[in-house]
Amino acid sequence: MEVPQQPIPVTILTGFLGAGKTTLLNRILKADHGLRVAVLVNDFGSINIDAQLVIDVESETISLANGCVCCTIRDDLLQTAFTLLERPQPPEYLIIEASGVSDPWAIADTFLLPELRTYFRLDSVITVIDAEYVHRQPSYESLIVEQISAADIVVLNKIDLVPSDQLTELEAWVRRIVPQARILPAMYADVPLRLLLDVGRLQHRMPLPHLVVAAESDHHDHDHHDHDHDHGSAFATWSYVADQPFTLHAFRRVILDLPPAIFRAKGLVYLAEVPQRRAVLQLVGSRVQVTVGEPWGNQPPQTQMVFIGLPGQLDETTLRSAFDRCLIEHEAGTTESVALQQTWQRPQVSSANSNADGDQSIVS
Ligand SMILES: Nc1nc2c(ncn2[C@@H]2O[C@H](COP(=O)(O)OP(=O)(O)OP(=O)(O)O)[C@@H](O)[C@H]2O)c(=O)[nH]1
Repeated sequence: MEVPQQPIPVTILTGFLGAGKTTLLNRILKADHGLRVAVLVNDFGSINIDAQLVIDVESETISLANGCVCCTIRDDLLQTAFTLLERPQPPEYLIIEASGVSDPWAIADTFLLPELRTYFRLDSVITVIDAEYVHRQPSYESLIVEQISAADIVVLNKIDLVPSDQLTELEAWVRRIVPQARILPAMYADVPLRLLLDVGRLQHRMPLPHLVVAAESDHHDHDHHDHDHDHGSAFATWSYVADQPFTLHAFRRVILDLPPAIFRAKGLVYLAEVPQRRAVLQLVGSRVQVTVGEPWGNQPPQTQMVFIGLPGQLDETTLRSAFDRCLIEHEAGTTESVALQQTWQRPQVSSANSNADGDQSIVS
């Protein structure tokens, strides 16, 4: 393999579920940077919804689904990185959107391995924080703190949803975790691009000596942060796919009736009222948005949704039959018009704040 003249800069985008990573990624991709950017998007669930929500620009989006790039599919990440290098026109910049459950330290370490360090230069880790929910996820506090602690840049997002005194406290809390990081308060991840890309904040970071030794024998052996990596036991995910449409009314009822243990859902929805266009579902805590978007194009209309919640509390049979019951025949259609943007509030859902047993310790 030819060594690129300049190692390709890599930005790792991390942050808890629903914090605004895809929102930030889309902003970066839409911006006028003139770079050939490759994007690796990693969803934890079996369907990679994120890859479908990333805007379609010149950049290329590669999806790494059904596992987490920081552990179970870390070898896929290595492999994909090498594949990018073998292209006739390798990317000039690489952005990795990690799944909301991943440990950015482990991803950063992958790029510090001797095999990759010649070709890639880790530029920075950007951690996106949901200012509204960051302190309302006690079950995942240690994971969130870990994600923040890896940051060179913290995008303190969703500032429209919190009062200013709370924001000041939050900023001080983040500052205590990462004193050297640059903190950028933002709404819809709107931050100047020059503060995000090619900032070179990680150039000082060196691989930990034992990691180099571990890498020579086994790429999986990267647990230097003593992080219990069993995402499977920390989160439950469930996916739903259907080829028939829902009526908006019935869909709304099921969504608002979801168990409080589900704190994140996203996906594409086939609605009978707007059959030619894909609707996008976004659920974070109590906030739900359904936005009618692009036409389905060549893709046949299909609902594809992922639900994430506390382990042991997603009753798949009940969920499936609740959604199945509101499917209608394609031909039935409906002429009702709907607003292009729906905003709903779920009752009694404040956060992923506790599970039934009161066991808060998820990530050790
Ligand atoms: N009110 C408000 N909503 C926001 C803001 N930023 C993002 N959102 C919304 O938050 C939801 C989740 O945003 P995403 O960008 O998909 O979050 P993510 O971090 O990629 O989520 P995961 O894929 O679960 O890891 C979407 O409905 C966004 O429109 C913000 O600053 N204010």
